[in-house]
Amino acid sequence: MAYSVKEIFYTLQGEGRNAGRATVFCRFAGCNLWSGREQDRGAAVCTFCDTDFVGTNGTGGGKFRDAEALAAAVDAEWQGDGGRKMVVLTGGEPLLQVDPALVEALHARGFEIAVETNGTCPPPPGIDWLCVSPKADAPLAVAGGDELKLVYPQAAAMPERFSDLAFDHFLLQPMDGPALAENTAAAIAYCMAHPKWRLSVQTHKVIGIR
Ligand SMILES: C[S@@+](CC[C@H](N)C(=O)[O-])C[C@H]1O[C@@H](n2cnc3c(N)ncnc32)[C@H](O)[C@@H]1O
Ligand SMILES: Nc1nc2[nH]cc(C(=O)O)c2c(=O)[nH]1
Ligand code: SF4
Ligand SMILES: [Mg+2]
Repeated sequence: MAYSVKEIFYTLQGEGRNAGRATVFCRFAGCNLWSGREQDRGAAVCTFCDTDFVGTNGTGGGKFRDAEALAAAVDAEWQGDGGRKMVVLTGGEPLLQVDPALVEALHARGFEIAVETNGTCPPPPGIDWLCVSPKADAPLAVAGGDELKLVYPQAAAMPERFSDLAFDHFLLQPMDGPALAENTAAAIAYCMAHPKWRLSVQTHKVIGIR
């Protein structure tokens, strides 16, 4: 199958339990919870998105005719010497496009595969690190994974709703936007009162990398 990709770039994972790790990011175009157009944001299911995932015009973006072509483009961005190669498949919503052929092609090139998903679509088998970030008004189709990273606060998606699901790590990520400072203070207070949850700061924004 063909894949629509907004951008591919090499950076450090900024969020979650793998923060600080060198990673190629592959950002797929399109999402099922928002069109990506500002005029549609208010009426969208997911209203707080911090990402431009529209089109295929970012650095390294494009339409890739098959899994091998996309895996080769991801591999071309890797700049590390030694250590395990890592790719984060994100978006937009990557699980609208990620399929077994792509998982196979990335594994064949030695990549450990992480996915950042809103949890509305089941993942294909073989994902090495599944990060699910539920959205208040969207059905959750994934009941387990490596990390559950909840953007906080969301009135209809407070942490208690998710704390018994089958994840290894539970993280609260303060919602970026005009109330970031208050949201960070509230997330800190929640994690201190409920130690099952840890804070996920978006470190790439703090240190000024992509
Ligand atoms: C842009 S999303 C793409 C992947 C997928 N669609 C999802 O929502 O998980 C990547 C991560 O950024 C988080 N995120 C999006 N907007 C955010 C914001 N304003 N503040 C904090 N985290 C945000 C998402 O919850 C998700 O964990
Ligand atoms: N450095 C960096 N880390 C990230 N972790 C998750 C991101 C995402 O947009 O999915 C992201 C991102 O956009 N940049
Ligand atoms: S589900 Fe993810 S990509 Fe889609 S609008 Fe929400 S945060 Fe953005
Ligand atoms: Mg991001």
